[in-house]
Amino acid sequence: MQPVHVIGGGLAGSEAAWQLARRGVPVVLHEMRPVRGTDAHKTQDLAELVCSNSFRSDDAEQNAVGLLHAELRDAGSLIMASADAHQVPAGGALAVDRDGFAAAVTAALEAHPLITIQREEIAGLPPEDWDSVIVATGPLTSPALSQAILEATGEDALAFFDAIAPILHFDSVDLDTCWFQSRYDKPGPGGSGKDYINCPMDKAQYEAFIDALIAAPKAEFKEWEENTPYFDGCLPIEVMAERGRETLRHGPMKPMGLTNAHKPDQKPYAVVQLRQDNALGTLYNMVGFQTKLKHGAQLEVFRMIPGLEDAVFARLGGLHRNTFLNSPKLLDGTLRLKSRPALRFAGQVTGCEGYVESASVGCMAGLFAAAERLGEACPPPPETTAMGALLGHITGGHILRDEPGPRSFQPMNVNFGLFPPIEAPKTDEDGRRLKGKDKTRAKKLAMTRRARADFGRWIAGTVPVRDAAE
Ligand SMILES: Cc1cc2nc3c(=O)[nH]c(=O)nc-3n(C[C@H](O)[C@H](O)[C@H](O)COP(=O)(O)OP(=O)(O)OC[C@H]3O[C@@H](n4cnc5c(N)ncnc54)[C@H](O)[C@@H]3O)c2cc1C
Repeated sequence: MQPVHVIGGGLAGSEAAWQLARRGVPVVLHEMRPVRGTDAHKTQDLAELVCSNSFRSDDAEQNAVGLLHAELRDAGSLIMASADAHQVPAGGALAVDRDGFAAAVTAALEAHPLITIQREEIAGLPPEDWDSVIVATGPLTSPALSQAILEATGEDALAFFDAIAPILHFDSVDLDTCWFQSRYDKPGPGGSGKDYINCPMDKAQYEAFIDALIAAPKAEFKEWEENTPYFDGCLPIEVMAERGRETLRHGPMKPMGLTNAHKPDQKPYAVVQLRQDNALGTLYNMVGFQTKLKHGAQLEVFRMIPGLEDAVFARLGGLHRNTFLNSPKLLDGTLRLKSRPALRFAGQVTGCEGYVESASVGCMAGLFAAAERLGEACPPPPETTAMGALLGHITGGHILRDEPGPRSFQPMNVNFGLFPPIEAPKTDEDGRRLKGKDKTRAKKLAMTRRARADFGRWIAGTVPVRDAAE
């Protein structure tokens, strides 16, 4: 059997190689370290954790990343097994001894008879005779390979920096304060004239907001990120505010063409607009609000915006070095490059964010490639599961927009906003009406129970494990 080539032995590539090999498919894993390093990795171990040692919450009932842990465990994940084996105390989170964790992943892959590890940089597109390749080279993909991907896919296909505006859950926006309206009621192509949620500010609220923005602590660029460009037309909002107190009111917060539906005779002094981010309509992004404020400060400052006092954020803003594809446009439903299906992508380079998410996309890529090599079917996981929701975000759920400024598709951690909504139970087991936090907990539980059942059925139908050692 011809091998599947996996390029990059990080979180995604290691998991993909494992899933292939345990199904009897030979793998050549190409990892450039230690021959060539990255700006963040420090060792030559596979699956090195470049920063925090936390896999975040391990709560599979109330937390979307905890649910992803559970699905990975169901899928026999090497990354999760190694994390569980090298866990260190961290409350409700799963944190690991990073050296023990990476050493365990490396040892398992080195020991597998079907996996060959080649320490080399793949410095261009893979040769045509590699008929099945998984590219899992991460946010710091080597420049030679990035350049080759860029040339093969086109200008807007690969970004080298993210420019992230916060995204929040629709059901946490106060619609008694905010209203739906497009500027000048323009329907535009495919719109209704009521496509944005508008959050109004009077002069005093605007002045206080600008003061808070300017005073708030900003995250520092890492040394090797210092050349991060500020794109034309999409400066971080705090930089705009520092350039002049009125700049935002003439930029992303301009009030023109908008009438407060709740108070039609009061002209807002400034308006923050929210725009639908995913096809499900569960997530909205803050238009033009790219920011490098520290995360805690973002919560404080953005909750000053009328209507967002109780906002729940699915993603906070940021600006980092980050190589990632315009995946919703370029990849098909099983992560293959539409223009060259022999190339499949996995991990953070596809536009997910985080260790666990990267490993999950690697897991799915491995399963899809194994099924293809063995001539068997492997449909994507249902969108009700955490893996399916994440895959949906990458390959289609996000609403792509072609506009000046940063690309609309930006990296995202897994979160409940990516899942199809579910009817929350109205009462508890004793028939008492559920309210507030109890209602939210009951809704999350219903969502995660649905996911666990659907994932169990899906994984049972994927290509069976053929590894005699297991
Ligand atoms: C500085 C930094 C800090 C981060 N901190 C966190 C954090 O604290 N928590 C979190 O959850 N996520 C964090 N992330 C985000 C992300 O989850 C991790 O980067 C994660 O490791 C991504 O997994 P991956 O497999 O896609 O890429 P990686 O784990 O980076 O693996 C990619 C591998 O490909 C190799 N490679 C690259 N180019 C080539 C090539 N041409 N040929 C051969 N091999 C190649 C690299 O050496 C690397 O081993 C951070 C990212 C960065 C850049």
